[in-house]
Amino acid sequence: MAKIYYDGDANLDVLKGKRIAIIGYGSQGHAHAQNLRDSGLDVVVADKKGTRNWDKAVEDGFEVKEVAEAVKESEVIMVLVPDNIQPAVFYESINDNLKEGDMLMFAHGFNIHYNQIIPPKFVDVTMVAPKGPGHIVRRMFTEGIGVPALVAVYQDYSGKALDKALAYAKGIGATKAGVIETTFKEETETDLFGEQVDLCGGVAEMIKASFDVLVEAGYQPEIAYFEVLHELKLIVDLIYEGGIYAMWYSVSDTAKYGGMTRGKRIITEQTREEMRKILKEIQTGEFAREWILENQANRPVFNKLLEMEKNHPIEKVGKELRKMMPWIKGIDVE
Ligand SMILES: NC(=O)C1=CN([C@@H]2O[C@H](COP(=O)(O)OP(=O)(O)OC[C@H]3O[C@@H](n4cnc5c(N)ncnc54)[C@H](OP(=O)(O)O)[C@@H]3O)[C@@H](O)[C@H]2O)C=CC1
Ligand SMILES: CC(=O)[C@](C)(O)C(=O)O
Repeated sequence: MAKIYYDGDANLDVLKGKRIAIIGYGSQGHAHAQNLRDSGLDVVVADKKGTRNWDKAVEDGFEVKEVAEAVKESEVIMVLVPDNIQPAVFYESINDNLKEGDMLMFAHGFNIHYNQIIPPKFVDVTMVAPKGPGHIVRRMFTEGIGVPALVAVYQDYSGKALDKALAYAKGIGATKAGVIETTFKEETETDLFGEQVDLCGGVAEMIKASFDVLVEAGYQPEIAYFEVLHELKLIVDLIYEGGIYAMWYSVSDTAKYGGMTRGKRIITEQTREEMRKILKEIQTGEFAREWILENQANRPVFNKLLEMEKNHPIEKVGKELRKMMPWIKGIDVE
C-alpha cells in the first residue's frame, strides 16, 4: 500500500517565517500562490514583467518581482513556468541566487528527471505535483476541499526536505485529499503516460472521433455534442465518485451490455500494445528528446495541432450549447 499523507501528517509551522517564491503565475502558479497565502504563508510572485499574468498577480494583491529578485529573498522556490522554459529561467535567474539550505521545488519532474536542470548540492530539491489542473486546484481550495498530489524528495540537504514539502502540500490544500510519496522518475513517467494516453490525448481523440462519426453519418452536431461530450462528464462524475462499477450500476442494462461488449472493440489488444510503445518512448527519453527539439524549432507541430484543435467543429457547437447552461463554470481561454 502506498504511503499517503493527510492534514494530520503535515505541519504548516515548518514554513512559517520562510518566504515562498512562486515563479510563474499561470495555471498552477496562480493556484499555489493564492492557496498558500490563504493558508497564512508568506508568498512573493515572479513572472515576466509587462505580461498579462504579471498584471494579474498585481491585481490579485501579490508583491510581484523579477525572478532573480524573488529567489534572492526567498527560502522556498517553486518553479511553475512551463517545462520547456524552466532550464533557461533556472540558469539565467535562479541558480546563481540560491542560498545554502533553500528548497527548490517543482510540480512536475521532467527537467530534473531528464537532466535539463542540475541543481546545486547545497539545496533541498522536492516536488509537490497536484493531480489536477491549476484552476481546479484553486477552485477546490476555495470550496474547502483539495486536489490530491504527489510528493517526492530528490535531494535532502537539510534533512527536513520531506517535512517542508508536506507543509507546502498542506498549504495548497492537497493533504485534505491525500498526498502520495513517489520519486521524480515515477511521477514524470506516469504523468506523461497519463496525459498522452488517457487524460488529454486519449479522451480528446475519443470524443472527436465519435463526434465526427455521428456527424458524418448525418446526425445533428448538437445531438452528437450532448451524446459524446456533455454526457461524458456526467458519466465520469459517477466513475470519480464510486468507481467504474458505480457507473455500470447507474446506467441502463442496455447501456451495460452494449458498453461492456462494444467497448472492448474500441480498446483492443492493438491499442494496449500502442500504449506500451508510448510508455517505452517515455521511459527511454525518446519523447523528452522530441519535445525538447520541437521547442528548439519554435514548435511547428505543436502550433499546427493546437490550431486544428481550436478549429474542430465540436468547439463551435459546444460554445453555442454551453451559452444555454450558464451554471457550467468555465475558464477563460481567450
Ligand atoms: N497545468 C497544470 O494544471 C499542471 C501543470 N503542472 C506543472 O506545473 C508547471 C507549470 O505549468 P503550467 O501551470 O501549466 O504553466 P502555464 O503555462 O500555465 O504558466 C506559466 C507561467 O510562467 C510564465 N512565464 C513564462 N516564461 C517566463 C519567464 N521567462 N520568466 C517568468 N515567468 C515566465 C508565464 O507567463 P506568460 O503566460 O505571460 O508567458 C505563465 O504565467 C509545469 O512544470 C507543469 O508540468 C503540473 C500539474 C498540472
Ligand atoms: C493536469 C495535469 O495533471 C496534467 C494533465 O498532467 C498537466 O497539465 O501536466
